[in-house]
Amino acid sequence: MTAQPILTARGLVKRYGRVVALNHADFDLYPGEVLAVIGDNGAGKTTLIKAISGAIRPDEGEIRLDGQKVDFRSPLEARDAGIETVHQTLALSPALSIADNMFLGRELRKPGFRGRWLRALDRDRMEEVARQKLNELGLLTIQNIRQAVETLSGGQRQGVAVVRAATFGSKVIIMDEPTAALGVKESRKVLDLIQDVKSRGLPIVLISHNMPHVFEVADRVHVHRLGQRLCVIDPKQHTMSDAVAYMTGAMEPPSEAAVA
Ligand SMILES: Nc1ncnc2c1ncn2[C@@H]1O[C@H](COP(=O)(O)OP(=O)(O)OP(=O)(O)O)[C@@H](O)[C@H]1O
Repeated sequence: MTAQPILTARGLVKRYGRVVALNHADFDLYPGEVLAVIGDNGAGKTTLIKAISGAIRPDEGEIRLDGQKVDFRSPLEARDAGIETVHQTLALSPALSIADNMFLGRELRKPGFRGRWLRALDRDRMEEVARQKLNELGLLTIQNIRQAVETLSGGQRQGVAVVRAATFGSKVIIMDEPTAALGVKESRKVLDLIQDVKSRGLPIVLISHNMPHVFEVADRVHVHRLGQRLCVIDPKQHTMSDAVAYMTGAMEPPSEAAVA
């Protein structure tokens, strides 16, 4: 890799009582790539992602975004810095419309007095932007932007969450198991969406247990084991069973994979 990484972590440690969830973990994400993070249950993937998205503060170690040291005290701070996370739980409000969900917490106000002082929402503009963004990412099978999110299918909901992340995430998008709850067709849509977001130049971190999905979309695969980054592999050079063997400890990774 010749480019500078956009997001790095070095020596992250996170303890929960006696459990060491992160044990001097490193991480590197390069511009424009899809980096998959894989690992056995309890390996520390979620904790790693929580640390870089501001959901927890590591006990030790440092995180850099664009070369600058960052210390996020909340997910909001990470969001403000351009890191958007699509959580497994999606964090959508089912009763609200697609447009409202897209702008949840970042609502657009009407210009002038009504927006500034009366906090009037600019619904027309929010709907227009929502429509445009869904369209850009090929998600306009959703016909009505005013439709409540609870009326959408699982894949469509995932789509709304991803489009929201892609709309506001200026630097990095993190997706935690985006296809875990989806059927084949819906998963296909989400995988296509990942490629679309990547083609717009945004790097993506994809946490997944689904090896075929990982091997389909990832440029590199970060293998996490026992709270650490064990190795990073090129999915074109390694098989899925290699990856599973590395992450479970059944096989040692080759030495050239040991570094990013
Ligand atoms: N809030 C917490 N309190 C106590 N222990 C925790 C907490 N969060 C994580 N852990 C522990 O830290 C370790 C790493 O958990 P983590 O959720 O990061 O793993 P993971 O790789 O994401 O696993 P999975 O694939 O099962 O989701 C586990 O042993 C887990 O039990």
